[in-house]
Amino acid sequence: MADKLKIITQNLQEVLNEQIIKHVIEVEQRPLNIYWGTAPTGRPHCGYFVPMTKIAHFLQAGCHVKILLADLHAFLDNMKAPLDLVAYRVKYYERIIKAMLSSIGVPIDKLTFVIGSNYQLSEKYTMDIFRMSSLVTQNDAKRAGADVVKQVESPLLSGLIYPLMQALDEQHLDVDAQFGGVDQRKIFVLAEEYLPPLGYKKRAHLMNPMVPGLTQGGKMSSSDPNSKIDLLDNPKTVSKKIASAFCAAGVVEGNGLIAFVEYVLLPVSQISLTNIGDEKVLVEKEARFFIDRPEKWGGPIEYSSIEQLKADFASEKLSPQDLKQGISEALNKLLDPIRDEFDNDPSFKELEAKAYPPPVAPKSAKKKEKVLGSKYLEAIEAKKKRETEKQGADATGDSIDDVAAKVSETNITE
Ligand SMILES: N[C@@H](Cc1ccc(O)cc1)C(=O)O
Repeated sequence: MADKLKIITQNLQEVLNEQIIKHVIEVEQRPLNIYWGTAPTGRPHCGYFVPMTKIAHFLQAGCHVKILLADLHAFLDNMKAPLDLVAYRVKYYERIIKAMLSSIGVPIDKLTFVIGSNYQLSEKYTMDIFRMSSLVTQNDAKRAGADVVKQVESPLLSGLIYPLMQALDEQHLDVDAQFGGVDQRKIFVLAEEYLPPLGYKKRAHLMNPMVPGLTQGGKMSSSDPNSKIDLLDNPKTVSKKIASAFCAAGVVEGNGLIAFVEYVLLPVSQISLTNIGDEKVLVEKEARFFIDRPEKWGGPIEYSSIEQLKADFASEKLSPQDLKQGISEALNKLLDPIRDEFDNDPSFKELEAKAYPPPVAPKSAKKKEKVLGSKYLEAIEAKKKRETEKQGADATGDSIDDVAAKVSETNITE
């Protein structure tokens, strides 16, 4: 039993109200009900493997797990997903999350996917938003969302409703605990404070650390394509991004690549599905991260713990190049089945195209300039320069409109 708690909290940065979990496991002796919510905004990237490994742990500990596809939240957060696209994004997220889970060996029949708007528009839920909005000050709602809702110059009211609804989700999804990144902490604390005065139970909160991105000091962000790896990036792009990732020899602190091994590759390598009687259950096997290192740098090496790897990296026994090599190979193995599924299923591709249509650049140059600003003009200049350099030899490059589309994309997405 203590085991279950250990598995549930393994690799987490922080747990609030652990006693609630203990009570369910030890006293009530029933499966813990837990949920993880995700707002279907930008394309899910490799950082999503971090919560996936935790979901594997929860299932391994016999929990009942719900995944909330928080469509209304995706809209409420500064329209990161416009209403006409959000339904497709929900479907895309569900597909790709399922593909990720299968790739790491987690059975999806033990999971429930819930779409936010399916219950968040009910009378009861709506009334709860109103009731809660009469308890929470503007200031507290604003602060609760500070690390989650995009911070803009003239904050919209929708960003204040967002944290209230996330708190209410715990009640309306009927769970004992909510799981999320430590960036959700302020919303979790808001939930703990305001559910009881509404007549609802306080929930436990489980938080995984924020795994740094591939660029120096950055976190994985949808707006910087080099900071993260898309789940559908091809093997070459994956290797290229990893090869150019920031990774100073001997420096373990803040190293996004080491964090990726710690929070994704090692835990994923431990997931194992076995038959006990008629039932398939998740068990843990020994962790393993293999680097096919060239003989001249010491030959192939295998790590079974992150401490071992960190020690070798700190003492420069393991070089950034070799680490990168090992990560590229392991990650590409994880992505292979996802890419395969995508490539071989036209409906998956169609869904992706509908969920993330290319942005349309405005027609007239004047409008382009107005909408896209100086970035557009700079891009045009750069494009012209490249063209003159190439002296028109290669006509397959981006057209001016492609450039405009790309620039407008960087402006539109987070
Ligand atoms: N806030 C979460 C999404 C979420 C939305 C609603 C919830 O109930 C839970 C989680 C995120 O940043 O992605």
